[in-house]
Amino acid sequence: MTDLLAGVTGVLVLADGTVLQGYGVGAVGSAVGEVCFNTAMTGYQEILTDPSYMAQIVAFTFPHIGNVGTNLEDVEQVTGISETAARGAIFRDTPTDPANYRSGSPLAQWMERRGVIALAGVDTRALTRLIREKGMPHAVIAHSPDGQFDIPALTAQAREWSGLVGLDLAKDASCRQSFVWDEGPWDWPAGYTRPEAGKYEVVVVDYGVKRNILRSLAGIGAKVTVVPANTSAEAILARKPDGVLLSNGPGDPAATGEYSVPEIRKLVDSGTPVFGICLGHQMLALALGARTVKMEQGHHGANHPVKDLTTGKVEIVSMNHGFTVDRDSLPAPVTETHVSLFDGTNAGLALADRPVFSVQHHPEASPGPMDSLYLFERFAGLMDRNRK
Ligand SMILES: NC(=O)CC[C@H](N)C(=O)O
Repeated sequence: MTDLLAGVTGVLVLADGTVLQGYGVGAVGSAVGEVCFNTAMTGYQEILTDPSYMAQIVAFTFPHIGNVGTNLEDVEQVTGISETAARGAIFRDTPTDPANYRSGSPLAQWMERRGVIALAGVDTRALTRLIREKGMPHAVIAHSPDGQFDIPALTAQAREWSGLVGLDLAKDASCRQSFVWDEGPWDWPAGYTRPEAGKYEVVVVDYGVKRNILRSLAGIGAKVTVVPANTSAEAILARKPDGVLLSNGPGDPAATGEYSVPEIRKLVDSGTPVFGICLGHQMLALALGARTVKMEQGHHGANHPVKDLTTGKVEIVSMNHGFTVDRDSLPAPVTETHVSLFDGTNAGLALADRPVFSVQHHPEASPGPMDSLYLFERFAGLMDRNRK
């Protein structure tokens, strides 16, 4: 039996029985998920609304989270349902009152409204070290204002959770109906732009797409049509797109199965330019005959160095993935185009004989540096060449 300290209103209970005690913030209740750490110093609102974090609890290594509050604009998920984003958050410090002209409401209230449970006042360095040494644990995060927690029951819940391996979440994060997107990148001080569309017709296959991917496509002059994850290749090609983007998304790429991989293979064979991002990269790799595997600690942050092997340039990028493409499984004529300089894992691929490429990182940033925005231009270049 774990004795909790006086005043504890939040806990993180790991499957191995470890209990981290602190203050509950945001929504009251409990949620099970995989705990990862994110090293971004800004962009907590974009992170918590990124659908790729579904079934995950994000521990922020940066100690001051919440300082700039929240607003209605910095939301990444398109669907707007909080279950299709991060389940919980862990902070070193309790969020302070916001100080920013864009803030509409404090982080704690925003999380409460969205049903996001958070825990503050814990040693996030120790938790990060634990993840680095033992991998991302299954855990339950719980917030109870009266300090009552059934620790054995929460431990059992964490232990019994089957985890992300084999879990298909992309179909849940996807939109249900196709729609057209016309908002462009953010530009200070006016805000989001409305670029002229029509230079390219791009179909985005939505596995849990981030808004800034759609905005970045609008930014290259594309008319963007977003279609549900289970849309057939035939239906996509019937729209006569100049290019197809395979989006980011949550869960295990290998579990998406029939509705994605065979359809992606058909898109590749059609000769249409294809650009994959994160989950889209992993599923494209599967469609090309490669393998994906679960990582120990994953990559989650806005400061990851990646090398573009085609130019020799190093870019600092936004990363958010817990699965990776096994480079040794890449069959010819697939070439590796990018590599993570943190651990040497694969970060990009291209086909030698088709206008097809993908990256593991997030060129749309949000949050993070803009170093990789050139990849949208590379996609535009493929679409230009393919037309000729
Ligand atoms: N951001 C993403 O698209 C994440 C892809 C996949 N769910 C992973 O964890 O690796």
